[in-house]
Amino acid sequence: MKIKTALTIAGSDSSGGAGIQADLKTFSAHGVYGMSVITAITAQNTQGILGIQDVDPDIIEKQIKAIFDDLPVNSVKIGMVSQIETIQAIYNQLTRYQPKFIVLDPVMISKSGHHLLKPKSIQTLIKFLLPLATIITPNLPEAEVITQKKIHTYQDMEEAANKIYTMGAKNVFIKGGHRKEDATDILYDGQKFIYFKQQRIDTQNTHGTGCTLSSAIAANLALGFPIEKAVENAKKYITIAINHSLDIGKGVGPTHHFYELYQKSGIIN
Ligand SMILES: Nc1ncnc2c1ncn2[C@@H]1O[C@H](COP(=O)(O)OP(=O)(O)O)[C@@H](O)[C@H]1O
Ligand SMILES: Cc1ncc(COP(=O)(O)O)c(N)n1
Repeated sequence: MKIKTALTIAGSDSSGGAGIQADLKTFSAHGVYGMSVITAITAQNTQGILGIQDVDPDIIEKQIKAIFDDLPVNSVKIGMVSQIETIQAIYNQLTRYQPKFIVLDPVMISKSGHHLLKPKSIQTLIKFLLPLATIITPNLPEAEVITQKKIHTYQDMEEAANKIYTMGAKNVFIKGGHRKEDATDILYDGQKFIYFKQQRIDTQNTHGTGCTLSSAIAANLALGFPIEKAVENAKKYITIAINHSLDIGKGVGPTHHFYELYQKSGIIN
């Protein structure tokens, strides 16, 4: 069988729980060959972020060019994009190479409360990257920022999904990880709302869950699954990863990417 490939365009998390590191672990667990474009380097651990160094936009463009000019790219995932110039660099190159699938995780604020997207960059992300997305995966606070409306109920989640769809994303997946009642997510494809029901798992170790989920969707799209099935598989993957999350570090620990777990679960062959 021919190897499938996926590219993550995201920030580096030195503690390995989120960002580029989580994405590459997720791709590997799916048997997908992973590649990366680093947008920013964070000095980060399970307790918080000590500092952020943005990568020069010119080298961001060159990383994308280096990959697309040489290697096949079956899907792209975009995570932390930090600043306006970074977004423009990504937009310039992705509109040039036009990958088939783009999963956009509109990362804004880390679980530890730090801005990973400068507030003044939000409108640029909405204007340039959102319309390129095959699927966008906001959590509840991100969906509230994008729609400028508070979200409490499933009905609110559906309305937010509908509004973000009209802004240009082809599919919208509103994540319910920040709900108190459950961890149910909703997918909207422009026609129907599909609920991915899930009880909350009682753990504080959810560092990088959004990164892992979006890269699992990208891996499944690269493997050839249609969008609904790709999301269903990814939701199963993140639920297992949280169920086996790791109690390491002094703060919010990371999830676990253990190939054999997913093989046993039947999500991955
Ligand atoms: N405690 C939990 N139990 C079960 N699933 C969870 C839990 N926390 C998050 N999830 C799931 O993890 C995925 C990532 O969601 P979320 O944590 O909202 O993203 P983000 O990391 O972007 O804030 C979603 O599918 C969400 O439902
Ligand atoms: C480099 C990077 N990218 C994304 C996240 C978001 O992950 P989380 O919301 O789980 O903190 C992060 N903490 N660091």
